[in-house]
Amino acid sequence: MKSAVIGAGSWGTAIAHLLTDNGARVSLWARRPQLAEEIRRWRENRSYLPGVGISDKILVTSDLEEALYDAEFVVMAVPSQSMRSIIREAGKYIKSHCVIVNAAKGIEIGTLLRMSQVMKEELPSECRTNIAVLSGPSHAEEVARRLPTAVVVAAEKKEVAEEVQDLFMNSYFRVYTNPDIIGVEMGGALKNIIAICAGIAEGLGFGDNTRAALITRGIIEITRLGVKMGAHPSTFSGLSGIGDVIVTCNSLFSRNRRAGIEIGRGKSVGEVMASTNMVIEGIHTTKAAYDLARRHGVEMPITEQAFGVLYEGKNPLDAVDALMMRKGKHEMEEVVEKEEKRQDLKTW
Ligand SMILES: NC(=O)C1=CN([C@@H]2O[C@H](COP(=O)(O)OP(=O)(O)OC[C@H]3O[C@@H](n4cnc5c(N)ncnc54)[C@H](O)[C@@H]3O)[C@@H](O)[C@H]2O)C=CC1
Ligand SMILES: O=C(CO)COP(=O)(O)O
Repeated sequence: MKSAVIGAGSWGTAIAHLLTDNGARVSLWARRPQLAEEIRRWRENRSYLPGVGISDKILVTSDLEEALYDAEFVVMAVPSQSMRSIIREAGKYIKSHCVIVNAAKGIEIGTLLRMSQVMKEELPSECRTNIAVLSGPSHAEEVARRLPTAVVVAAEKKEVAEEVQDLFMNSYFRVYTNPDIIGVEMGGALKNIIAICAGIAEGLGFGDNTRAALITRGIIEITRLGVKMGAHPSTFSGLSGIGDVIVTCNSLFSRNRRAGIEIGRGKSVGEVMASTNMVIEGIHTTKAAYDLARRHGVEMPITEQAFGVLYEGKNPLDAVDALMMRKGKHEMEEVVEKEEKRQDLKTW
């Protein structure tokens, strides 16, 4: 069974490595011929995943048709804002019975669509029910070093989710299934905003209390938007919700957290973006989520302040003040409003 991994950044490379461990025949597509050539020459992706040997069983190519030839599974691991153009092109070579997995974490700016929605729009109609979403706390650098990791896969059809579960599962990569595509995808995308904010807080010299506050209140506003868009609230207590918020706000590998640290220390967003060849998804997602929150009339104070800092030149310290000095609230406001009849929640 052949799997094609589209995108040779850190995540695509780590996934190709994992699937090869699982005995699959794997191809890895890099957009730039020069990157494909470098990986083939060194059997290592020095630009995006240094220090990890790439098996010579993996076909590394910049030719989409060659990468997708004969593939039964296609894994999309490209930056979210490039998803549409790449899946449109890839769709020409994807067979109708193929399972197509989104591994990217973002929301398309402008259309405000989730990645699986973008894929649905661009793929031929016969492929559209075979789309799955893989998400959860999974830094490429750790997966490629075979460190125990747990993630979640969502799909419209249970069989599709289970096929992907079987494809990816092994002794160091545990995969759960979940029917809630919206929740799994929204959790994976929105956590990057909170990670940038946790980084900013760190760059400003704040401590663990601040990070814990951002993680906890962050998951609440993520849940608020996700539920409004049709997600199940419990998904946000899972791997693609709180799990991914925790890892991204704490890990040294997180590009979003690192970008936030630099911004907190005084660098501009432009400087931070120019200083890396890697994608900082949360910067784009902040804009998309800000627009989505306004469209749906959902209160997202952290995202709103992140938007101010990233897009309107707001001083991060003023953003912190704005968050801290909001009117006092009940911690479980929504729950209380929704479940007014439940006496156990109303203690006074
Ligand atoms: N790195 C990680 O640990 C994880 C990443 N992801 C997600 O996977 C997706 C891909 O991220 P990474 O592999 O980390 O990327 P990366 O930051 O390691 O590398 C970026 C990749 O995108 C390519 N690229 C840059 N501009 C492009 C464009 N305009 N069109 C097409 N390709 C372009 C680069 O050549 C490179 O291959 C993102 O949505 C990310 O959030 C998800 C889970 C884990
Ligand atoms: O999604 C990720 C880990 O689960 C990767 O996060 P970063 O893009 O911040 O590195």
